[in-house]
Amino acid sequence: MRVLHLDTNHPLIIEQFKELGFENHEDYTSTKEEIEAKIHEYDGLIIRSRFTLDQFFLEKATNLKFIGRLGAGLENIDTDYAKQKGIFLASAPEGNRNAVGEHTLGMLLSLFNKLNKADKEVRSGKWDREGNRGIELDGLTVGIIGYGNMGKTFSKKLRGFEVEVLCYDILGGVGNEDSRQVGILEFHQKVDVVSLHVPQTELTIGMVNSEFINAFHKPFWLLNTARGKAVVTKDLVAALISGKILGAGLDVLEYEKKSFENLFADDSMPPAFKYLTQAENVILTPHVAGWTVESKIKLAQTIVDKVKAKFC
Ligand SMILES: NC(=O)C1=CN([C@@H]2O[C@H](COP(=O)(O)OP(=O)(O)OC[C@H]3O[C@@H](n4cnc5c(N)ncnc54)[C@H](O)[C@@H]3O)[C@@H](O)[C@H]2O)C=CC1
Ligand SMILES: O=C(O)C(=O)COP(=O)(O)O
Repeated sequence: MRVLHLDTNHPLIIEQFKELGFENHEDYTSTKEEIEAKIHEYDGLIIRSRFTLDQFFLEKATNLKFIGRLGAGLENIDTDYAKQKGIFLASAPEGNRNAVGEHTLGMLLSLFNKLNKADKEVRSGKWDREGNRGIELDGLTVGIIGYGNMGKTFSKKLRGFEVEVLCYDILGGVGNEDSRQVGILEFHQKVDVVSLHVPQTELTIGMVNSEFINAFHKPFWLLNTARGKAVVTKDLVAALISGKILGAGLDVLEYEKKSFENLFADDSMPPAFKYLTQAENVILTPHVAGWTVESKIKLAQTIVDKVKAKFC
């Protein structure tokens, strides 16, 4: 097998592929067009999220037998077309679900205890105890939307807390010992904290808009470690201003990577986005929920194991 690695990764994947007799080729800099011109030479492809593997790209991958996606989200791959072409697709949610579960819990506890605000203040010489009085999770209802790998792992992390955990998933039949599945009406009625764990699809892009937000009976806290496009930033900000959303923990944003840096470089930052960067009841992280020292190893090992089980 000739394997092309398109995103940097833990070296174990290269070492273990070598032991399996695979030939590894690394290319972390070529443009998509340059990769398209040579993709027919490879049997396997290892990628994180550098490129979109659309139908046009996959048509050129005439010898491709597998794609290893070092992560969970598959919106950057035309999975239907890959399947149609008989390409084995290995993703690795097993590798970063624990990281996402812990990060989501971390964001929630940081928001409730104002850790980001208090930390900034103490460092600047301000000692304000009253302004940093926290609130407790005890007795609240946490609602999870999308109860797959990530949603389930987050609910498991809530085991030590006196909270009711509800889940809502379009699949249905997904509740377990950590969470009770409910219909959307009960979800809207009861939850105090909403955590998003849905994939990016046509149905979930823009899912958290004004209509969605206003359907909740109580003001609530929002956590998003799924995808930035699930939330309409300006509607979130309107709700933060009105108090319908009490605070937000966002690991993913509508604007990420290059466009994110550009927003700071010139004066064109949309007002809603600027608001998020300044609000004290908002915590922002740069898409690192699934990005730990341990997940880097586990993602790579998951892909090796899946490819090995299929082909060796
Ligand atoms: N911030 C980060 O670093 C990371 C983010 N993620 C994101 O988390 C997403 C979820 O990952 P997994 O849990 O592995 O996926 P999964 O496929 O195991 O679970 C997603 C669940 O969402 C449900 N769902 C889909 N559309 C829905 C809708 N409109 N309403 C309600 N439920 C819906 C599905 O039925 C499924 O049960 C990934 O697609 C990725 O976008 C994943 C890993 C790391
Ligand atoms: O595993 C995932 O879906 C992730 O979000 C991890 O980040 P990435 O998409 O690989 O940049």
